[in-house]
Amino acid sequence: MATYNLEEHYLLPVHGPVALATKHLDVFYGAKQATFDANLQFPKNKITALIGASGSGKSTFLRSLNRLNDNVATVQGAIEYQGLDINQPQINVYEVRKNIGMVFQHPNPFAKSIYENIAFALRENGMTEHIDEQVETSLKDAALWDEVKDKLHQSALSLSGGQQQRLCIARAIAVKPDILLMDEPTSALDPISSRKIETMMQTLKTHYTIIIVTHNMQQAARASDLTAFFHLGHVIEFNKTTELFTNPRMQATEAYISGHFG
Ligand SMILES: Nc1ncnc2c1ncn2[C@@H]1O[C@H](COP(=O)(O)OP(=O)(O)OP(=O)(O)O)[C@@H](O)[C@H]1O
Repeated sequence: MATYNLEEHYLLPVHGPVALATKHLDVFYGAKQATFDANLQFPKNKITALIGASGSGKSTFLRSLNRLNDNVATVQGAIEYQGLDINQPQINVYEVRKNIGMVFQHPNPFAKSIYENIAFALRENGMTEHIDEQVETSLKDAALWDEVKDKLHQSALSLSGGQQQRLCIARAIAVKPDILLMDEPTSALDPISSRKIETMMQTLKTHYTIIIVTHNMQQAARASDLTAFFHLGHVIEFNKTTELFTNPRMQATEAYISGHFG
């Protein structure tokens, strides 16, 4: 096992363009610090999994990336996106969230029709034309179209949990973000629905950069290209997923992935 060497562990494990990067990201809830000096780079068109025990700071970190912690926590450090530090106060958070979308743990469709869930998001983002086409494309990209094409005007709440989550993914991608943040998107779903979302993620990554928090080690191993391991608020290991799972460098990573804690 290697010694604790931050520089080594933060090196980007793959070559290629970076979609988003954090520099020295610290997050505090009042006096309590939840994330410490997180330096991560997320390669474009890759899926990066954030893993770690409960309370290790994964969701806190993820939610900071599109400024969802603005009114909840103090976020210090830089979040670099397209040459800007989007953690600066003057940055328009609505623009940030248009480019960096979020899918939550529990599906949260609007109490509107399937069609309107997406059309509403499009109109909110200033789109006025080709709404029907965009609704169809988003539902197809989220692997839901075939199941709902004959009932687009039924309530979204009539869908199963797995379908609702795919609708939320369709809604998030309809506005064509660059980056999709997913906070345990399948933890409330059955295994078949979860696998559908994992399969869909492999298609989505050709257009999007995906960052996913997951407690499911099989899911991280199957679905992600890269994995960052969070431990007590620190990112202590970041590597290609195959490497991290077969040859973890840190004792704590090995203990976690082999089920010894968490
Ligand atoms: N809104 C909040 N107010 C105060 N403390 C919080 C808040 N949200 C999270 N925390 C604390 O911050 C720390 C990190 O929590 P976080 O939810 O980011 O961890 P996590 O790794 O995502 O955990 P889990 O896997 O259980 O979701 C924990 O100690 C948690 O109690």
